Amino acid sequence: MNRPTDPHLLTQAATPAGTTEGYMPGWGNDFETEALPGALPQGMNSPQKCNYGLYGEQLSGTAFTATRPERTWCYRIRPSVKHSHRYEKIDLPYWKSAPCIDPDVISLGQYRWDPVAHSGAGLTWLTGMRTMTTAGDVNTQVGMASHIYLVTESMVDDYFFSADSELLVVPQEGRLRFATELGIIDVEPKEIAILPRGLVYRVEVLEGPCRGFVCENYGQKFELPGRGPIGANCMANPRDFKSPVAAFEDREAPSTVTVKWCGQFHTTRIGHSPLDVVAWHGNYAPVKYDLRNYCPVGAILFDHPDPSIFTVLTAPSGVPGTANIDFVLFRERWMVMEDTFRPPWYHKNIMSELMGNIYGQYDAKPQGFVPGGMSLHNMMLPHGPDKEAFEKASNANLGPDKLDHTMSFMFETRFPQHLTEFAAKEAPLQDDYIDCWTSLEKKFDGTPGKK
Ligand SMILES: O=C(O)Cc1cc(O)ccc1O
Ligand SMILES: [Fe+2]
Repeated sequence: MNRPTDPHLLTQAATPAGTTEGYMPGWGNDFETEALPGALPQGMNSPQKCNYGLYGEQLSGTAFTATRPERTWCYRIRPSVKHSHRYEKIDLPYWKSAPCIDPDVISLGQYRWDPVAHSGAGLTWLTGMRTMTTAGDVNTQVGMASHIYLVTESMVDDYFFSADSELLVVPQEGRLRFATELGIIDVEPKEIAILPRGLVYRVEVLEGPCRGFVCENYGQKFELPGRGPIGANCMANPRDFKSPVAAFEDREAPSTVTVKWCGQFHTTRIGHSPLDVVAWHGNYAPVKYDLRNYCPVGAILFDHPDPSIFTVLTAPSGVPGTANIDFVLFRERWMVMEDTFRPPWYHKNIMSELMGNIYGQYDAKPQGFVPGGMSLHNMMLPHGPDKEAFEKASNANLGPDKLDHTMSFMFETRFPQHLTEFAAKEAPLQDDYIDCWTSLEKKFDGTPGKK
């Protein structure tokens, strides 16, 4: 039962019978978990005195008055407010927030990047975060940022939380551990994790170097999409999401807590580990999900549907059906459509599309869009299959065909995305990306018939 191998860590609650070690299944469930017997008050939240001398503390992820409040009650060794120093501003120059519009950087275009290489420098979750695009405004809690992380070193006695955002983490290389106030989440490629706004954690390297993508959501939380006529089954099933059981450490050590707040970073010092929540209950918790559990639904006779059928999670924007962010997964699946151009069609989209490749080959771009790489097709800018994909798909003999060994994703937002200076000038931008369409020749010759 004791998954943590780190010697100074963590007393962990027993996993409920029949579930995956260390995790509890369900999306948005009202969980309860305790690492010591009787640590969780029963029948009430704020007893006059808590067992074990714990402090009760609520973490609210929605307004108190939200229609369905999301909040968690924590029973901890010390309240979070006990930090001994004022916050001091620090600089993390590569982690940007919207609005971040550099007049020298042009975002109007189709862009593609090779994987950002590891530099050899020791980088943590904080120093290794590289913002690629920002959209919206962190101060008004709309929009998002996309990042690449390059992490080679564990945080030691350093902790972090983002007051600005929840983070959707999409690993591409290496294995990470998020040791959080509410328990431990380990992730590797083909899995994702969500770290809620306000949750304190430390990020450790289990197997490095680690690279991946992050969608920083400034707005309303990610939720499971409405399934409409698809009905109750397929896509992402709620039980495949896993939240950790309670785990705590009772450790005195000079430590820091860094906060991301309105785009700025501030640090305070504390004398103990803040991962001291012995028991908790509630529906506001970190979660992981194995993307291999995503059950894609698609066209089974003809035509290519909108990619929204592959939505794993959506973060609403307030305008129904128009997401602040959709997280969309293009994974292994069968293609069976008859007399159909099967790859994505050529299109322009009011939403802006940031894509990343986790592994394998993406059907619209057989070359150049490689694992660890990213592309951006910004608001209303045309894009679609490259010449090679077009020719292949237009001339293929159409039998049932498995798109195998492939996993790419899209962070699609209703807001235009602005490149950071890093994305435009330091990251390995492919200068010749738009050439992948130049050789699409005119086939029209004024005579009818398919050509
Ligand atoms: O542009 C892309 O490759 C993403 C995408 C995929 C798809 O199947 C349909 C539309 C779309 O934007
Ligand atoms: Fe697209």
